Amino acid sequence: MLKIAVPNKGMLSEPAWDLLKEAGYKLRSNPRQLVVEDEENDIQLFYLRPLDIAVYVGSGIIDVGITGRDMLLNSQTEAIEHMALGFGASTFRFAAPNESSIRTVEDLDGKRIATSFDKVVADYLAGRGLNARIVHLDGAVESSVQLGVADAIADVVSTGTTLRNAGLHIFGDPIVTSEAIVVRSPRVDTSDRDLIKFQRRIQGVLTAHSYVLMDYDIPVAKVAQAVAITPGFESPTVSPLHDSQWAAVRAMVPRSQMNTLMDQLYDVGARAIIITSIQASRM
Ligand SMILES: Nc1ncnc2c1ncn2[C@@H]1O[C@H](COP(=O)(O)OP(=O)(O)OP(=O)(O)O)[C@@H](O)[C@H]1O
Ligand SMILES: O=P(O)(O)OC[C@H]1O[C@H](OP(=O)(O)OP(=O)(O)O)[C@H](O)[C@@H]1O
Ligand SMILES: [Mg+2]
Repeated sequence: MLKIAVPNKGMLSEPAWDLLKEAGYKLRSNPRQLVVEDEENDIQLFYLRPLDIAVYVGSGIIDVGITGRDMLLNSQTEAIEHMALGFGASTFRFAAPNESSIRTVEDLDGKRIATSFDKVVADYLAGRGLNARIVHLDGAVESSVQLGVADAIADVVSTGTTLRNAGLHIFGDPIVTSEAIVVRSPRVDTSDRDLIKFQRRIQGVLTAHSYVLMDYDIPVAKVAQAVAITPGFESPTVSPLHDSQWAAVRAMVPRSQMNTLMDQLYDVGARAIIITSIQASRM
């Protein structure tokens, strides 16, 4: 039975729940439930604090979990990044007040930096031979400079709205480029059957979201040209039509490219080009 940890709150929680639901797993029925026994799918689902997930997975108590890459890096645990999930994108960055003299990472030497991710910041500064005092805060880090406990911050940035509202500007390169990831315990081998089954289900959902099914009719003489535009996963389906001069083609294409591909196919001579969303997939 695979033990899976999922965030019980925070920015990653709802997309993570949706992902597991789409993958066919049973979710909790009330917000006070901490564990779900899903016998049909042979898993146990543990609802845990986002920051704690890497701790449980790293110690081998729980097999896999959904967390953020930044949280994994900060955790100082042995949990291993297993697969990226493509949501919860953020960067972890330094910022200082717009009027501050701190404009570069080097300017942080001897200063106070407020953050929730102490380890990530300490490693980054140590790597550059800089000395700064890290002030640990659990959240709302953007308020710390105005309130006087720090000179600069290191925090998660998504749209940048929170920083702007706090009168802070970003400086330096991103410390971490993060997104939601699946972490795996060091005790679970990549060949573990339960892990592979879980991974295939999750990958199936991600593929269903990022690909669409494209159907079109094309003159037989142009099939090779069209198929080169939509090569599909293995190979596209080409079926004969009642009019022997024409064929029908069906292929999976990346959702992000579908409009460009339709333009290209139309130019080659394809007609009746139709896009259908994929409900579920197992690749
Ligand atoms: N605005 C955001 N947009 C996208 N991802 C975000 C955003 N804020 C945080 N994250 C990501 O979500 C993950 C969890 O952070 P979040 O702030 O939601 O947890 P939290 O509720 O503060 O955790 P805890 O209560 O355990 O401290 C992190 O990996 C972070 O990078
Ligand atoms: O760039 P933005 O789109 O404005 O998002 C970034 C903000 O979102 C997160 O805060 P969260 O809501 O998790 O609160 P927290 O500070 O208590 O963690 C993060 O810590 C930033 O404060
Ligand atoms: Mg937060």
